[in-house]
Amino acid sequence: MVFSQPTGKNKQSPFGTSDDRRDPKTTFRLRPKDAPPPSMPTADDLIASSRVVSLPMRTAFRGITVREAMIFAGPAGWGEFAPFTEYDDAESRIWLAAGIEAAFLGAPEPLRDEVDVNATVPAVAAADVAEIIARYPGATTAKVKVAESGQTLADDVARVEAVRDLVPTVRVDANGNWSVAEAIEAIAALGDLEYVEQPCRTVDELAEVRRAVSTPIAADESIRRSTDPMRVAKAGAADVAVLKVAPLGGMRALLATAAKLPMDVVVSSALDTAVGMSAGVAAAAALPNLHRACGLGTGAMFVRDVAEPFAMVDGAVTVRDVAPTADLPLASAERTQWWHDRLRRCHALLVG
Ligand SMILES: O=C(O)CCC(=O)c1ccccc1C(=O)O
Ligand SMILES: [Mg+2]
Repeated sequence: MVFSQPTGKNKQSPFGTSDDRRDPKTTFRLRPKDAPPPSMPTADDLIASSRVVSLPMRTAFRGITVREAMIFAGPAGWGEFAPFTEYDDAESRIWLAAGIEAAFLGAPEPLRDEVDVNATVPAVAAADVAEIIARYPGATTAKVKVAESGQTLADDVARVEAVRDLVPTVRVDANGNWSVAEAIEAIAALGDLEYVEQPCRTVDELAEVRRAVSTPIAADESIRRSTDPMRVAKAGAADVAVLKVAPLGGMRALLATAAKLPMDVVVSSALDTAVGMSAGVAAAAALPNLHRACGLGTGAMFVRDVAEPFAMVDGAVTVRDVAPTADLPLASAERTQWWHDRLRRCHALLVG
């Protein structure tokens, strides 16, 4: 268990033992190095400093047109709690751990101050691709959503070709929507790709597709929504692992998972606000081995963000801490209450 309530004289930090504080991999940027680790905040503490925001999107993404998120402050900065609304409490509590890490512990020591980022292209018509790519100045890699329900392989081919005319390296993300046979057919039709992310739903299907094609396979949901991220490696199911801070339980958890996986990793956002993005960029910046563009440019999809967005310059974003602006686009009272209740339930599961 990662988090526990401090009890009696055996005060245990939710962030590990005092030994961890001497480990260079877990030094903090925002607290003095020899300060004691903070203890687990209560749900009331988190709610007291929190804001629930509702961010309109420029283009629907995964069916989302308005992204809701909760952000809260701690001694190390701001943290985000924004599991997708359909996620249950057991899964969402991991996301809460990540937000608490950001606000109460801060980021791990960076190894670089910039991170190369991909343009993210939703499942739009080919004619609308140029307008999307223009939001990502200097991008040399683009990730294109494919296999969206209600669309055809011809739509995907047209969209990918339109992107390839503008950006040299193209990867696609099917979000598990193809069967093995459909994936093999689509990969043949889509031409040269850096990789195909989550072509099918299960780890076994990914392994089967990987054996059948020469295009590299990336795993996202098979890691993000799995209790055993290592299964992908054991099954030989992927060449690349897509890792996200919130669903893995934080920046340090992401670094630990990356260290164990015998493959390239890409850090990606979960449609994070600038607060969550700050943690994603920090995690990417702290990875000893990073060879591919990360999916951390999605701030460009919001009409408004909670702070100055992580804007792409020359194909990269810069590591920095984030504090929200004063005039936040707040959610309704009813939605705010829904997020408070959700945070309380997830917090109870976390401190168990
Ligand atoms: O990786 C990117 O370019 C952007 C992030 C992204 O695609 C995403 C964002 C929210 C939820 C799921 C996904 C996904 O990778 O499937
Ligand atoms: Mg994905």
